[in-house]
Amino acid sequence: MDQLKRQAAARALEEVRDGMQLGLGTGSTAKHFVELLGERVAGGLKVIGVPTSEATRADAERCGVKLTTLDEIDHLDITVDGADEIDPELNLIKGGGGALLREKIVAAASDRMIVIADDSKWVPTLGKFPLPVEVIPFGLGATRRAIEKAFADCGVSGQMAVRKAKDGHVFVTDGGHWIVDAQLGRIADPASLAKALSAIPGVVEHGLFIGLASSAVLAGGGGIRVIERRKP
Ligand SMILES: O=C(CO)[C@H](O)[C@H](O)COP(=O)(O)O
Repeated sequence: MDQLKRQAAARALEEVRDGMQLGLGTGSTAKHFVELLGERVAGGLKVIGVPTSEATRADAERCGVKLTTLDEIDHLDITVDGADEIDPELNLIKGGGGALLREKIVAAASDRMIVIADDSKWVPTLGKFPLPVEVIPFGLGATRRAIEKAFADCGVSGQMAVRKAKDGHVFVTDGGHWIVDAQLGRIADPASLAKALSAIPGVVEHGLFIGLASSAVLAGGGGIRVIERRKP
């Protein structure tokens, strides 16, 4: 599986040109991309990156990739990031690694978002992977009730749980928020659900990435598939 992730990362690296400003994703697949990018930088490639998490910042620094922020530059050429699920419209569930807020800000500031994954992430319909919803701890009861109502309005339901870290304490995001993971099973209309969740005051962001990915690079036993998003 790790080999497939690295192959997808290597294919995405072929899109990178000298002088590009890059969004650097988070997770085990994105980490391969940062490592391979570091090798190219050591060989003379000149790029600058914006990391989507403190973990990726540390990886990029270790690999010698120069970093900047979205305050210092006005756009990114390409963001390369992983995903937890990818559907045929290239809508995504992201946030399994807890970095969905920065990942979405960075993807939205990019001309192109390339999603890299092993082909187990390709699904006909989003929802089997628990949907991460990043929330403000204050007023969580009210926020959870509003999320439940949004689910019901969009025809989905399922158990919700505040994410825990490995040490058993509540998982806290890089932005100081919590994550509620919702087991929805099948999300028939991800765009409507995304809209409904975004309208809830205590929701900082959610893991539905709608219309953000330009292409997906999927590595599987039979080779690599590159899927471009259909124009609306
Ligand atoms: O959204 C993410 C982190 O917030 C990751 O991209 C997603 O969880 C996939 O991770 P991996 O490449 O380790 O399978």
